Amino acid sequence: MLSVQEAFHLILQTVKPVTPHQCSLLEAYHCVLAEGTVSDVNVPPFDKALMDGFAVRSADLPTGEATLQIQETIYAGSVPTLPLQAGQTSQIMTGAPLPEGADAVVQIEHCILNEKQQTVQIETSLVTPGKNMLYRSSVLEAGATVLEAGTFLRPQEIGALAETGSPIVSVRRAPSLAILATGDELVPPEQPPQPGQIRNSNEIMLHTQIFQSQANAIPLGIARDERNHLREKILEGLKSDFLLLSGGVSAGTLDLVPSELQAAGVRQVFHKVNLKPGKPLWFGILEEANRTPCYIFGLPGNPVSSMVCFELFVKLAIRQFMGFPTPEAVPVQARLQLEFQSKGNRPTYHPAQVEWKDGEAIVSPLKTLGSADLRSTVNANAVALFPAGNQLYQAGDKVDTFLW
Ligand SMILES: Nc1nc2c(c(=O)[nH]1)N[C@H]1C(S)=C(S)[C@@H](COP(=O)(O)OP(=O)(O)OC[C@H]3O[C@@H](n4cnc5c(N)ncnc54)[C@H](O)[C@@H]3O)O[C@H]1N2
Ligand code: MOO
Repeated sequence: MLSVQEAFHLILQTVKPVTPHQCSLLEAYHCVLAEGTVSDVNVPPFDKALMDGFAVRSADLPTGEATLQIQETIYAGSVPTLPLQAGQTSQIMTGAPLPEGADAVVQIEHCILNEKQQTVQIETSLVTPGKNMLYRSSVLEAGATVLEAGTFLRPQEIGALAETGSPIVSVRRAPSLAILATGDELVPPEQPPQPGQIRNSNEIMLHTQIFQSQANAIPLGIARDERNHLREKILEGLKSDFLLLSGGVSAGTLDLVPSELQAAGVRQVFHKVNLKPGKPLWFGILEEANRTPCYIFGLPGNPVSSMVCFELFVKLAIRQFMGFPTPEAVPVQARLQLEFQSKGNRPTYHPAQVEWKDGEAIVSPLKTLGSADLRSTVNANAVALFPAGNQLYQAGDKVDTFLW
């Protein structure tokens, strides 16, 4: 059976980053930059006051005390008209350009103004060059790189692009993911289940996992275990960038998903991966002329399997689609809080609680009844990875964890 690493590799080989498009900064939020940007301005564009007060020549204030002659008042948005000579100062507002000759600002709280004589008496501590000001282009020079291709655009990056003259950018968008829950036993969460029935919890859980991934969810409801109904829903789902099916991918007689996907023209890339939970995972691609491909995941129906497979495999595919330079999840090494007995013949991703103590991650695997026990994941903020085999791990042993 395919290993998790081989499955990751096949997903990265199959999923192509989507073609970039140009858009406004608002539309670019939560997309990935496809081309790097450079600044068209110096930041700041001039020597800039960081305090309301008086622009001074620091050489005039060797002890921090002096009485200086006021030249003018400089507001943010205006330009100074008079340079400072020895013994001179200009009143200045935060954000305004410093006059020529000035190399520091004394904040207004340390100044006594004599309006009649147009002087100011300054009583402050030592004034060094650069105090309460930013030198021109000290943050960024015009022509310098602001953001590299592959940067995920959060509010701070959007602001930096606005500041540096990139109101239109080339980005890769997040995908749309259709969700199709399959199974005759399923009823919507708002409905009380009748004998033999259970609530469709996977759909809403996947929907919110998609939210967490900053992508777009298209829930398609429940498909019955009947070929025509399933086919109709699958064809609808194949219009999205991704189709996530939940259930019907293992070996049951009504596990119709793989054969119906193939009938719809989907090419299977792999079926079954050596991990627990999530072994029956199915992955394929639909490639048709004149459209971007659709990537299809058949997620195992058991809720914890569905959740884990989304975190491990679907997130990787989403990040590859969006053009993240490193789409792989990075494990956090954590020390076991207590000894732990791992069991089973598959590498296991076990619900766990990770805490930080003295800068170190400490992990406690949680009690669970397995892949149908969604309740056990409620106290988890991670999964801990234990290799296949029965092994007694000691408290303090290091294990890989993946934070949720
Ligand atoms: N003979 C074999 N049987 C099973 C195997 C196997 O290899 N050979 N694999 C087991 C493993 S591991 C898993 S995981 C499950 C996955 O099965 P399916 O993906 O086919 O899922 P279903 O059989 O449809 O459902 C499994 C389980 O999950 C519940 N379920 C389904 N959909 C939802 C939903 N939307 N919300 C909440 N719960 C859902 C369903 O009622 C079942 O209880 O197969 C094993 N069997
Ligand atoms: O692999 Mo299954 O997902 O153990 O229950």
